[in-house]
Amino acid sequence: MFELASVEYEDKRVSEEEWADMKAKPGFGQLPVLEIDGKEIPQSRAIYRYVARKHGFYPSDDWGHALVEVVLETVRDFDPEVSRFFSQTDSTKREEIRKEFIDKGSNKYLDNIEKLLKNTNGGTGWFVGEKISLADILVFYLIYDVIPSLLGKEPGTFDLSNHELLHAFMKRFKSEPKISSWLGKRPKTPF
Ligand SMILES: N[C@@H](CCC(=O)N[C@@H](CS)C(=O)NCC(=O)O)C(=O)O
Repeated sequence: MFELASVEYEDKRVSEEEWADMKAKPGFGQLPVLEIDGKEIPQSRAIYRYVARKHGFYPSDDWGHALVEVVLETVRDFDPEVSRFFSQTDSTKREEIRKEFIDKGSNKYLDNIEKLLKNTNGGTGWFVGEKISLADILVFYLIYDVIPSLLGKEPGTFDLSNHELLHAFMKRFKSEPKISSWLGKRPKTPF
């Protein structure tokens, strides 16, 4: 959102050592944290909603706002899958979950997301209204980064051939100049 809105920011990733230090100090003991004017807030969802409100990634009307929330909550339906996978330490069981996810899990969730996309302009534009909102950003992040990481693949490699509208959406979003430039320059870290 900072990139899209041309807001100056520092994207601070931490090394293992810095992380240990941060956790030893008083504070939240979790990342991400957003620092603005010397004040800090934790919790990714609180952070992205705050930034979205501040920089115009929610529609100004209540109905549009609600529609964005619908998309965010539909994206969130993936969370149990993601937690189930990442909390599994046994590699054989992890592999089973991965396989199950590829075979059945992902389609149910992606079907629902695609239905929401179709509701606006037949799915040929953005999820809500006529401009990019937090809904588009979160769906892109889910499909571009989260799902491939679950499957042990590189970002942007998830096969969407069964979801034509979503496939076209991903291309459209990725070819936004500020997004493609960000993808080219962002630091390569696991999180
Ligand atoms: N609900 C929090 C979860 C944050 C979270 O669990 N972050 C991980 C890193 S991705 C963390 O800091 N874990 C604490 C730890 O490793 O001790 C959020 O969405 O921000």
